[in-house]
Amino acid sequence: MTPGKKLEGLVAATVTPMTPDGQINLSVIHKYVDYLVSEQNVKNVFVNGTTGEGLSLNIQERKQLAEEWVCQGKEKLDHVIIHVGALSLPESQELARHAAAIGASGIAVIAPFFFKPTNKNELTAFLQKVASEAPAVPFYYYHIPSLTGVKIRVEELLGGIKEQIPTFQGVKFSDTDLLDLAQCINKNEREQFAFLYGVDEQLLSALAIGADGAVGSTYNYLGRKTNLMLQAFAKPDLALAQKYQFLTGEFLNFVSKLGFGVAQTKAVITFVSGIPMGPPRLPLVDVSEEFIIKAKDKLDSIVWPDGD
Ligand SMILES: CC(=O)N[C@H](C=O)[C@@H](O)[C@H](O)[C@H](O)CO
Ligand SMILES: CC(=O)C(=O)O
Repeated sequence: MTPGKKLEGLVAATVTPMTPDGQINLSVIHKYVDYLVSEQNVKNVFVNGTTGEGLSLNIQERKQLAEEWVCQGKEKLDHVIIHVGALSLPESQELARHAAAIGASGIAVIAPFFFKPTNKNELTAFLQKVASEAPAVPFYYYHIPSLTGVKIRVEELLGGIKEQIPTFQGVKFSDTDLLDLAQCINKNEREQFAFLYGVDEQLLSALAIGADGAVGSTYNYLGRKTNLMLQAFAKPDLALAQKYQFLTGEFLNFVSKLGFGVAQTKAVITFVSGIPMGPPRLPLVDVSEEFIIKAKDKLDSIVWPDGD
């Protein structure tokens, strides 16, 4: 891992591999790291988040997964970010201390979503109590209002945040409100905070407004293609960048009509990587064989600009 390096580019939101009987399967994480680096050209991971079913795991499982990712990623990955958000403040604090102790490169926290903070001060107070348990670890707020129901705008949250949370380093922004994202970037010089976008099908629009990179589930299997989009955007070759966004979007548009979530993501990574990611945990249910056939056919049918 590379301490101090700014988080940018692509970050894969990892799935949690499980055995057919629903136990976490640590044994394949070693292969998963090698696959991301060599096949997808992705060197950052976000562990135990939405895609990782972090909120469906117990504390012990979350710690074991964090340890395995940090250990396997030590020589191979740039950043291993551990999501430590929880409904219970002491549990979140315990996970933050644990992430610090094992040498994670960052921690992230979602807004508590049963009893919800109703304003910026309440949310900041919660985040501060978690962040201060890991005083040397970069802290990221994970904004995902579609799932948490906490709609406090990030632009508002960021005002004065560094004074309250000295380790504050950036935001994983999983919302379609690009006005909010733009105002965040406009007010908080990019050198100071990292803004990682989390709606993969719209990443190009977020890059145009100044996002530093992206955290998402699709970079597990479309990482190499999305990296080519980032390169085209940087060149700049906007037409080529658009072509990549159109094509990744074509796949996501197709599967979203079939019903697309974490279970489906696990199935797609399994057939693309050959690494068995297993079923999701209830309340999520495993995919049908029909989904796998259709998704695979769709992915195989796409003709990419790089000739693949
Ligand atoms: C709700 C959700 O899981 N969002 C992910 C990250 O934030 C995304 O990576 C999506 O999985 C992706 O954009 C596909 O819709
Ligand atoms: C997408 C993402 O960052 C997550 O699964 O948590």
